Order: sequence, then C-alpha cells, then structure tokens
Amino acid sequence: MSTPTTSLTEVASSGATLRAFLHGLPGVDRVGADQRAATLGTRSIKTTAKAKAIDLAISMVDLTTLEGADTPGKVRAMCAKAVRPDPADASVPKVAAVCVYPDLVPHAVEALRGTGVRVASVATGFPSGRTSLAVKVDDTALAVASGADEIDMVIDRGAFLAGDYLTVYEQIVAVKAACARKDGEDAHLKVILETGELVTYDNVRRASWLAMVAGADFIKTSTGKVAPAATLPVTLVMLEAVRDFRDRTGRMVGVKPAGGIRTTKDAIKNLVLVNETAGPDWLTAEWFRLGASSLLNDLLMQRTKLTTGHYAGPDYFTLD
Ligand SMILES: O=C[C@H](O)COP(=O)(O)O
Repeated sequence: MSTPTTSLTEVASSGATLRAFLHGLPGVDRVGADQRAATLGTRSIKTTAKAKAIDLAISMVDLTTLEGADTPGKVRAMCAKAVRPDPADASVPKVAAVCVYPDLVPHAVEALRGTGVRVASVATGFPSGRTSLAVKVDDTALAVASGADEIDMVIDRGAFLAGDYLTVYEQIVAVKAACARKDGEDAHLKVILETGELVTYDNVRRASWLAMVAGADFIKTSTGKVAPAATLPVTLVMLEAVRDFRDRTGRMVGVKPAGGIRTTKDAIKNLVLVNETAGPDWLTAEWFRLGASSLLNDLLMQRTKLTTGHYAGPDYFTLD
C-alpha cells in the first residue's frame, strides 16, 4: 500500500527540526473549516446517488466492538454480519473490516478466513496508550502474530500536548516496525490521533502530518471512548492533510473517522466531504473507512427503505 517518503526524512532528525516543521505548517482557519464542513454536510443528493452512497458506505465500515465484555461468541456473530450484513439480501456488500481487541483476533481470523473481510485490531494500550513502548510493541506484535491485517494504534497524547513530538514519532516508527511480517504482507497501520483530546485544529493538522511522516498507512480520528469524536470539521482537516501529503510526497494515506457515526446521514456527509476535499481517489474502502459499532444497522434500514419503499424495523436486523 505504501511507499517510503523520501523528501521528508530529515524532518525527524531531531526534536527541534520536527517541532520547527510541524509548527511551520499553515494554521487552520477554524471558522472557515467549521463553515465548510457545515455547508458540505447539508448537500442533498439524488435517490439513485443515495443508493450507491449507502452501498459504498457499507463497504467502508470497520465494524467494531471494543468492550471489556466482548466474548468470542459476540465476535463470531459480528463476523457473520460483516460478511453477509443482511441475510435476506445477498446484494448487500460486505463491510471492509472487523475491529476488535488483540486477544479476540484469533476468533475473528478464523471466522473471516477466505471472505475478503479484513481483521483490524486496536493495540498499544488502547484507548489511553498509557503504557511503556515495550508493552505497546508487544501488544502490536501479538495482534500481528495472531493474524491481524490492520493495527489501530493510539498516539501518546500526553507527549504530543507536552510538545514532545519526537517521542510520538519514535513510537509510531516502532509500532510500524512491529507490523512487519516475514512474508512481506505487513499489517497496515492506522494511527489514532484522539482528536477530542488535541484541543485545536492546528494540533489535529500537526498530529496528522506527524503520523504520516512516521509511516502511518491511515490516520484515524478517535478511539470512540472520548467525546467529541469524529466531527466533520476534524475529518475535513485530516482529509486536507492527506491530500497535501500526497501532493508533496506522492504517497497516499487513508482516513478513518471513528466514534459517534451512527446514521446514514452522518455516513453520507462524510462521503461528500471526502469527494470535495481529498477527491474521488479516496472514495474506496482502500483509502477511507468509517469506524463504527452501530452505523451498519441504520445503513441497512435506509437501504431497505430505498429498495422496498418501507422501513424494516431495527429489530429486523441483528444487533451490530
Ligand atoms: O473505532 C471505532 C469506534 O470505537 C466506534 O465508536 P462508536 O461505538 O461510537 O461507533
């Protein structure tokens, strides 16, 4: 998926150069970003486009369960739903991935083998990330060895907010190395910024670049455990960052808003934002994901409404 960045390699040669680079990025016009996200969020789309958008959104879902009470049985049921979201309608696309805690990866791998649905695992002391680098790397290595295709790591927000960008950079580099596999099929690395803790849009832009320079394959807004999570303006700022990063380096990085995305309306607003900000190249599950625990049912209900003219009640579909 990724090729190494060449022109930005010296940026992280010291904490001072990294800081100078990140603080040299143009500031985000907060009012402008809020306004643009609000405007794009109110775009109306035709019914035919809506049907396509719903299927596209389904194909981009990272169907997620990240609860202390998760069990192998719950994960297996979720995997069945990921592969065949509506048992009564084979035309519904599969979701992109199932996202679980590292100890549940083997169950997801077994349930999804040969289906094309990927297994994503959170790691690095998710959700706070408050543990040693050695533990973060071990946590990642466990998930990768168990067969995870994708790793969703959290950044050290404490270090970031203290201005210690080099520590954040070095941790991402170390976790990326732990994503390597002998067969060359490395797990893709999604770097969670936890934007709800980063305070400003300028910080969101800096954290996005920091993650990309360190080798992120994806940048992800949130863990789903902190509010606010995936707001449209934050996703907008991140989409601008991946667009500008590709302009500068030629390398594409994906974006994953996650947390609080529950309705078809939310999903479609995100798709409009992708199209208008980063561009249509990002409008595939390879480059854009929606991390969500309960969005899929609403997408299925709205899809049924478009197809049949009436809603199936929420009870018609199995729980997300
Ligand atoms: O990564 C995904 C999030 O944890 C899901 O958050 P959510 O439960 O608000 O959809």
